Amino acid sequence: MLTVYSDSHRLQHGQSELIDGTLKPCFETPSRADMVLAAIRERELGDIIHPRRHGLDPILRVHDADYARFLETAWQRWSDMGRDYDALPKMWQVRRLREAIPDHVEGQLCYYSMDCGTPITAGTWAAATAAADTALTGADRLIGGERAAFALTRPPGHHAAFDYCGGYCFLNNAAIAAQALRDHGMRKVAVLDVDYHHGNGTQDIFYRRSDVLFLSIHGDPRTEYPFFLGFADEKGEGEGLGYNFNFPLPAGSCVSTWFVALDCALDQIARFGAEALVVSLGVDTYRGDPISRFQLDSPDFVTLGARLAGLKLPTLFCLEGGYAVGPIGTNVVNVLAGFEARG
Ligand SMILES: NCCCCCC(=O)NO
Ligand SMILES: [Zn+2]
Repeated sequence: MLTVYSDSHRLQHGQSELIDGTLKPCFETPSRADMVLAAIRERELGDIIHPRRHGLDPILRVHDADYARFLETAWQRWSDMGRDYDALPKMWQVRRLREAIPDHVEGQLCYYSMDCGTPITAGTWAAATAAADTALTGADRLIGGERAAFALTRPPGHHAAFDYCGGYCFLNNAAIAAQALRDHGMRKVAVLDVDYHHGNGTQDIFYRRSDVLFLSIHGDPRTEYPFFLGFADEKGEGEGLGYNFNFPLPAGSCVSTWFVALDCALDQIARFGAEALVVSLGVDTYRGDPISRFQLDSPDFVTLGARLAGLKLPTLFCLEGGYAVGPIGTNVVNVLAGFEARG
């Protein structure tokens, strides 16, 4: 399987995030991508190519232009204030506060974000656009007839919505790729999110559409991040009603429960008649993940890959979460190898 990879991911290296009430070193580190790349090479999964630049247009097919401009300019405006440390918001526009877009960068940080764990740094824009190009280059290969590709995307993307960042995500790589597949003639595209956390950003982007089916298996938002989206009764709106499926599972759910949910999701994708599949591949479902609470073990990721291959669809994998850095390479490549072995 082809891998698309850019060393520009290294430009996103936040120092700290506010999690569980304290500032901690970021879990979303460059070493995650290093470990995955090493495993790709060690297991001889296939060729590794650099992404082609695609510019802003494909990004603006799913993201708000003002939000993109904020991401592009935030660091310069923040550092012009004499601040040489990561940019993080200090409050959010919650119920009954004005939904006004502030002029100042500090206020825009609050308006265009959903949490305090997604630091904007000097290299954030470059890293995020390189990740989008990585996903788009993978999509190009599917459009060109390849059966599958792996976009080693960092920073991840599935929490990034039309006009806000969060969960370590700035641009929604999987959504950008799904839209590109649609723009290049694939009539129906499914996005399956198997990360531990609900893909609120991807849901937000496609919620009112029937040409892109979104499905997510994740920790129950009643107790798990992102808390405020990912419930089973969210089925889409308007044209999109019936084209959104959430499978929230209680924290601590066993592996067999997880695979029952997967089979339900795969069945919906087959019923939809998808012509291509984009997988938001988070491996924080791993039993040893430091911030998540499912039980998958490394061999289960081989099974996951094989189940996905059973759909017989052109498939693009986009890396999302996974913070057990030691085994992340094994777990990611197990999915990809399991997919390939199924044929
Ligand atoms: N800082 C709070 C937890 C962010 C979750 C990030 C993630 O793995 N999303 O898939
Ligand atoms: Zn996650």
